[in-house]
Amino acid sequence: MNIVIYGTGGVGGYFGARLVQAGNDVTFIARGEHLSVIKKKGLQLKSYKGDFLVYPAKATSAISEVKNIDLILICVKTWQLNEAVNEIENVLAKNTMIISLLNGIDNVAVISKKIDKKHILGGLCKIVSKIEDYGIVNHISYEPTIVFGELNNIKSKRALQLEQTFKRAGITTKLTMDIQKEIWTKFLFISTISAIGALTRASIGEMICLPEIKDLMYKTAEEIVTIAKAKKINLPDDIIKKQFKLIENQPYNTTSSLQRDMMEGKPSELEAQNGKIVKMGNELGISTPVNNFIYYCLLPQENKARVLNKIGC
Ligand SMILES: NC(=O)C1=CN([C@@H]2O[C@H](COP(=O)(O)OP(=O)(O)OC[C@H]3O[C@@H](n4cnc5c(N)ncnc54)[C@H](OP(=O)(O)O)[C@@H]3O)[C@@H](O)[C@H]2O)C=CC1
Ligand SMILES: CC(C)(CO)C(=O)C(=O)O
Repeated sequence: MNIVIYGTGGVGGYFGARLVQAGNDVTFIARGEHLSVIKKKGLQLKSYKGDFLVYPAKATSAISEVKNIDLILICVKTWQLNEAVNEIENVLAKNTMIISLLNGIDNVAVISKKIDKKHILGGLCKIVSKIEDYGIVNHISYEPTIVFGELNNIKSKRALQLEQTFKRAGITTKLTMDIQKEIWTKFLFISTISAIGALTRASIGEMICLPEIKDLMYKTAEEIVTIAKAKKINLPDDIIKKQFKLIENQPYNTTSSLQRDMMEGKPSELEAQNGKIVKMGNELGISTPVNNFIYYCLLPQENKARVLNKIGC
């Protein structure tokens, strides 16, 4: 399969390298020094599931150089999605599929502003990974998983073929018949742990051990579920209980990518996670006091990181 990984970071680097390992023709979109090193020395994947060096790696900053693409996996940060879509819209072949693996609930809407929905499938991923150094991606923990599905929830021929492509690459894969539910479930999980993690500067294990913080996380989750219900998202009644079981089962030192970015003084996805909850609460007239508190406490730090890195929202 001819695959483009748009954004060769923690997520794109991992899944892209595994797809190369399985024999797919993969082009990595990257930039700056990271791209130079990948071109010179290849893309080095470190993982407890087995290291792999993609060498030589097909890598470029210009997706326009790639023709006849079967699949584009978008793996940039939420605030980088618009720019990526502007480039992607010019290279689509008749049957090109696009899947976003980003966290957040708005990604399909952002992509479909520019691109016909027939190209788009919904998606998300689960993994803990990051760029360790230029040209090096480190998968730290979590069983790397891709969840995806057609927007109209049918089991299409192309989705079934894609499921096989991911599985052959050793990627735990779920082809779902309710992608909206899956995206919101991941949103609930990530927004319950990430910004509180950034605020407390503590790992999941440290947070969950403190009843007061666990209670704060619970209230965060309840506010999200209230909003999801108002938006008619089909979440099961015991969703919070299930999510807390998942949170409690994470390795003690687990942190989220948003939290790691904030702790390193980098721009983060605060706006697309707890900021989004606050915004939706305001629009729907639903009070979200815990998410408001967390979001506004972190906003000055987020704004500072964006000014320092010259990045808008
Ligand atoms: N890392 C993780 O453990 C997990 C992350 N996620 C989600 O996945 C998404 C990606 O996260 P992650 O992989 O950590 O992010 P990273 O920042 O590690 O990777 C994104 C990469 O894309 C590059 N990029 C962005 N725009 C462009 C562009 N126009 N051209 C070329 N390169 C570009 C970035 O370069 P530059 O740095 O120069 O901007 C960066 O190298 C996020 O939504 C995140 O929430 C989900 C599950 C787990
Ligand atoms: C919490 C985690 C690691 C789960 O995949 C994640 O989605 C992130 O760090 O952004």
